[in-house]
Amino acid sequence: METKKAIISVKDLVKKYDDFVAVQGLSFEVYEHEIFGLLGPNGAGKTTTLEIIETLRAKTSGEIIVDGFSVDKQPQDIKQIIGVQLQAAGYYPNLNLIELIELFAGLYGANIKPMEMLEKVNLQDKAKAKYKALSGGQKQRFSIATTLINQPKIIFLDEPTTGLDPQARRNLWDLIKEIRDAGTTVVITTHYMDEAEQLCDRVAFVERGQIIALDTPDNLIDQLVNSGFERKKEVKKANLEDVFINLTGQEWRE
Ligand SMILES: Nc1ncnc2c1ncn2[C@@H]1O[C@H](COP(=O)(O)OP(=O)(O)OP(=O)(O)O)[C@@H](O)[C@H]1O
Repeated sequence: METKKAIISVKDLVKKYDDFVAVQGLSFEVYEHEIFGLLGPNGAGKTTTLEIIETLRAKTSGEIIVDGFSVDKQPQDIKQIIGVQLQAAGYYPNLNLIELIELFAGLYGANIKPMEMLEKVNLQDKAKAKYKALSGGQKQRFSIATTLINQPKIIFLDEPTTGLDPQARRNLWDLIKEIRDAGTTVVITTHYMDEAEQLCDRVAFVERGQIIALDTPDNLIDQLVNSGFERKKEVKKANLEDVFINLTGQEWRE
């Protein structure tokens, strides 16, 4: 990666829920134009951390700067330059995709062409469909399109490929890489390590509210191998997912 300018800077972030310390002094930076992954077990504090950066949740202490704006002093400025995936429940059931995009654009005061947004995520053929009529992969692509409506500098995706089949996941990886290549910084959480390895430029492992490792996937794997780690079983040249893709093809399905 050539440019290493931090677009998000988190310093000593602490979040307590009553006596329970969910985030225990996290510090990290996200660089401009990278896909940054927050990984870790259930309950590690990933969503809490993301929601504090997104200005949706109050922190207990620490300092967060997003593109030069402070979460304490300039949350409205941060909201203008980020895109956050909404939960499905937020979509009006009787509107079609074009109408939903128009609605969100109106809320943001964004001047965009709805069809162009749908083309970005390969949903132009579904412009007149209702959200509930979409497949799982299409729903995820639509919700990613909604994060792009205000032409944000950073988008946040919380487990975007959970529940998708292998083709739909790979298609979504391509889409997320395209979004990064077009200049948007992407912050993602995932429980799939193959996804993090394929997709993320850098990853941070969070465990009990603390960062226990942060680097490129390649460096983290090399460090483990250099420490003498070896897989117990000899790895085959393909896995069952390769068989799936080989049998069913790579094209868009839904
Ligand atoms: N509103 C809340 N009140 C009390 N405790 C909470 C609240 N929200 C989260 N927690 C607790 O904080 C901890 C971190 O939760 P968080 O959702 O941030 O984890 P996560 O890493 O995103 O997990 P997952 O991978 O399951 O999404 C958990 O122990 C959770 O139970």
